[in-house]
Amino acid sequence: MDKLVIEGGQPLSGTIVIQGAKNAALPILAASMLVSGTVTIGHVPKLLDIDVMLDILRELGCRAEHNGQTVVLNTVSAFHTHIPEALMKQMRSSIFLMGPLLGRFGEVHIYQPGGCAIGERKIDLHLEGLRALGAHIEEQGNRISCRAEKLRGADIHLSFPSVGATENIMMAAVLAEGRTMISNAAREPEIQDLQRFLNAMGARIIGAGTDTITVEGVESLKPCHYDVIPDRIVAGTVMVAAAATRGKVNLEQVNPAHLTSLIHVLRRSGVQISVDGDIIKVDGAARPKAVERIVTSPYPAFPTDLQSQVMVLLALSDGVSIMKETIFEGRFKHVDELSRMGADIRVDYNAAFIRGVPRLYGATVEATDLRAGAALVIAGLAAQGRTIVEQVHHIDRGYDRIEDMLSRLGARIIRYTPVPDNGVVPN
Ligand SMILES: CC(=O)N[C@H]1[C@@H](OP(=O)(O)OP(=O)(O)OC[C@H]2O[C@@H](n3ccc(=O)[nH]c3=O)[C@H](O)[C@@H]2O)O[C@H](CO)[C@@H](O)[C@@H]1O
Ligand SMILES: C=C(OP(=O)(O)O)C(=O)O
Repeated sequence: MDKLVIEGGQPLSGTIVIQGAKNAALPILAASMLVSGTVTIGHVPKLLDIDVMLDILRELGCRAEHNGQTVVLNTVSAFHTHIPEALMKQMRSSIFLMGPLLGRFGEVHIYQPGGCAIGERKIDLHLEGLRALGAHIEEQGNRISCRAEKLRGADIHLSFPSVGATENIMMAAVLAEGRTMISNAAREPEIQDLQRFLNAMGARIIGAGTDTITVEGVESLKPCHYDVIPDRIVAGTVMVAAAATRGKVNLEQVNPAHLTSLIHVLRRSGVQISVDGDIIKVDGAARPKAVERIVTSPYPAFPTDLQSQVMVLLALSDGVSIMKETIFEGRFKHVDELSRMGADIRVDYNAAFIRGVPRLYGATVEATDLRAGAALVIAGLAAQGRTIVEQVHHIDRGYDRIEDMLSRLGARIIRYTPVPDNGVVPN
């Protein structure tokens, strides 16, 4: 298992271009299954989750290549509708294949998806939505079979604005007969990106970015070329890392509108942020101030995917902050690890009470999930001494070689890949 070794105490400095968004690229790749032809997707980051998605698409019969940041996907000979359990279990986003396969072939056979252990993560809203469109769904243990002779548009109200359920229903509705209206839809920027991609292929969708999305079913789609939006969570991670190390970083080719809630929190903690077109400048010269109360909630509120990273900044700030997590019940696993580095954090149910300390100290810590791992990397960059972050594969799910990105900003961070017992050094 790879480890990251970080020598802390070096302020980040410089300019960086941010990778494409994992959470946009994954549903877009899955949605490509709706069409027969060659789809080209640009700005796709090299990540473990993307590799898994491409493996699933190949298993379904696609030809898929990922060169540089571009994925070329030929779906012409894809006709399988079964996804093996081993692939389904590798990530949550395997669930995105349901809508497209059902839409194109009228059936899909899958297993419960896997993913980071951050909460229960049910899929009832996905299934309810597909049932409303006319799918017959059988669940046997963790096996799920879905069939529909013909999907028909429907009015679907989500009891919670689930990102994945909104996307799955949109994808299934594209080739359905008639109009689908999704109310209380999730409003995340990645949903707008999916709408743009589907419309570029000939779909007729409006409303993404609001809480009501309308899909007018079409007969067929045509392949297209599409570039994925920048990753707001990676951008946010870098912004927090700059602030926590008291550094100065410019982020280029980002969409500042996608980061409004983070910018607001950072400004409240005294970090200087300036925005100029698609550039964000972060100047974290002074010790941050505590932020009284932050609550994670669906977009446009503060994102759960930046909760752990911001907690590191609060752990180093002057005063007591409260962070409330309302999306995932198991998303405070970084707290124990941060405490090992000297943080003073108490968790009570879904709230963390963070008493800022003047400094953190290097330690050996474990990434328990993707964003918890990113938080520990930030803590290591800001800490005094050496930090070793274990279980880096979690971080590799969402960051395209995080050590290279941070090294470009002056961080002292290297990846250590152990030599396996057979003596072969991995690539
Ligand atoms: C690939 C991707 O885009 N992942 C993001 C997506 O995950 P994901 O799409 O899984 O997140 P959801 O918005 O669906 O989940 C949010 C909450 O709703 C619950 N829920 C969801 C679906 C369902 O059928 N039933 C149900 O109860 C979940 O358990 C969770 O408590 O949005 C999350 C919330 O912003 C982010 O943290 C993830 O990074
Ligand atoms: C929780 C996340 O992703 P996923 O939904 O793919 O597990 C994340 O990106 O932080």
